[in-house]
Amino acid sequence: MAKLIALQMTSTPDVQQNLDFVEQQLAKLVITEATLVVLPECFACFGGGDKALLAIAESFADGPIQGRLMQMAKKYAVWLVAGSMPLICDIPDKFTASCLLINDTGQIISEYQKIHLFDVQVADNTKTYCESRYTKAGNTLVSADTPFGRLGLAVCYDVRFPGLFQAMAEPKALDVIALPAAFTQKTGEAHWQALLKSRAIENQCYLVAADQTGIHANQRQTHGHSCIISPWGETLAEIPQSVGMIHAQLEPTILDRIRRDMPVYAHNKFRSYLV
Ligand SMILES: O=C(O)CNC(=O)[C@H](CS)NC(=O)CCC(=O)C(=O)O
Repeated sequence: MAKLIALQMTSTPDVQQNLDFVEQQLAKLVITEATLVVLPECFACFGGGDKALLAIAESFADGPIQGRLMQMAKKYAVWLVAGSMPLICDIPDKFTASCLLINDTGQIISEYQKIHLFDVQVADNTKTYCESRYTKAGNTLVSADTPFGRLGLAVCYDVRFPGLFQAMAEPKALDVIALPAAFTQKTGEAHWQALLKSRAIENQCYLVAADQTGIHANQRQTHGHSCIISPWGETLAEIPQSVGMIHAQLEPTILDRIRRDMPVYAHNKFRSYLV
């Protein structure tokens, strides 16, 4: 047995304050089994604009934010999916939106760099989102074998591209998808739940979506509604607009039963090696 947790927060541009909030939440946990905690996109700094993100960008596995995350993972004995945070890359004025997987002894196991960047017009007060102006897109799929089974990493806008998850599921199906997000209120109310449920149902896996919520320093409004979806598409836990944690149990027997009864992975005629 293992536990899945999503932490919903309203991050500010103040890194210290955000990390203290994460720690305050982790300190509440009573750990009795392998526990995965997913943090939202930009958990460490949000709403201060791209200059603020560039200013706190760190080299991989080096720097105060990653240091604190590694320390917290070890202290509270949890696996962390550290949303996304800016890491320094080879383009001077850009960073990668990196999602780190840290194990319960505080080691960084994997880094996924957000592949699909949000260059989109939205009918909200921000209107034009152009993430690629300051972010370098990744180009590599990342999944890892963990106590939660095969865990796939994706960030926010990535959830709209089902091919990403199908590609990650080769040669072995995913058991859990972790999806840190900072979904806009506008697009979230229209699509969030349907997208999450679709990815969980078609991949027959758990999905843990940790979102930002509320109104941020730049007046941008995020959707909240972090949730944990079962491989059958049920919402096991959800938190509407407040901040805090939600929990659900990962049950391997349910995964096995759903895949045995409806073997879509084996039935799929569009698996990459078949085409
Ligand atoms: O750039 C930052 O400050 C932090 N990054 C984000 O907030 C990113 C890019 S703007 N947000 C999304 O991808 C929202 C996707 C979304 O809302 C959808 O797919 O509908």
